[in-house]
Amino acid sequence: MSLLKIKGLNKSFKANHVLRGASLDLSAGDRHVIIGPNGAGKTTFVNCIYGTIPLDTGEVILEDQPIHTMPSYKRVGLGIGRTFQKNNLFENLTVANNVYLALLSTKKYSMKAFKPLMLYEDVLEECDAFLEEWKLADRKDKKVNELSYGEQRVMEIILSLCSKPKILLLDEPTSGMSPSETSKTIELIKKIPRSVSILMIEHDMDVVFSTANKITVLHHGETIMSDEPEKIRGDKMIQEIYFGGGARAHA
Ligand SMILES: Nc1ncnc2c1ncn2[C@@H]1O[C@H](COP(=O)(O)OP(=O)(O)OP(=O)(O)O)[C@@H](O)[C@H]1O
Repeated sequence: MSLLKIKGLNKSFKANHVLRGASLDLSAGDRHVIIGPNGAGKTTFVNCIYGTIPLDTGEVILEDQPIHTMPSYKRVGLGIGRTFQKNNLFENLTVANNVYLALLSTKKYSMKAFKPLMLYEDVLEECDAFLEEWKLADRKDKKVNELSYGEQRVMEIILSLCSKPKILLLDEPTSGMSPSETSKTIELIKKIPRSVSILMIEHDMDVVFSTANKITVLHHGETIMSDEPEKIRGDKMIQEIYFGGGARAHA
């Protein structure tokens, strides 16, 4: 059974018909990567799944429940987390304070206005565990704007995991990173437990083929093929329209 079923999404920005019946099935535990040339509609697709922008027609179904009319915060509550192409962090706060805020915002207990943070022991422990796991423990008290670009992007992933998502949407998690930052980040992404299913946009073919168990190709807003990586790599039509079509990636 699909964990997330996306059926026939259409989205236009004025006369620009960006998504044209885009569809995709995400199964539990998947590392599903969306590829496609620049401007194909990949970020728009993810934005419609998360609810950042409304879709025109189509359905987004999470475990048999239609969620496409819900605001983003409700989708987050049902288990969808995401990162953005651009950092979405509190740059003047420390690494730890960013994580504390993300964790506290997802806790069921109500915040008591004058309860000192130090009394939220579970939050402090969870924060330490995240920073340890993602190799940022030694940056805990640094302001986010003192981190390297790659570290900031890793922070984005940590914050998106604070809500304990069932599904994590990653929009080009390694874009702008150096080759060594990219390989470190990919190793960390690979360690995310399979209880979190991942739907990821990615251009770098080394990253795509080293992480995906399924790939969907989006071309001019249509999902033209969804299959195992080796089938995608060997498909003549895909090679012609994607790998030969001006994408940033290389085969
Ligand atoms: N909020 C918006 N308002 C108007 N047009 C938009 C908006 N978001 C995206 N578009 C347009 O939709 C088209 C697809 O953009 P989108 O960012 O989804 O493509 P993409 O496949 O993610 O591209 P890239 O690989 O370059 O990130 C582009 O023509 C873009 O200008």
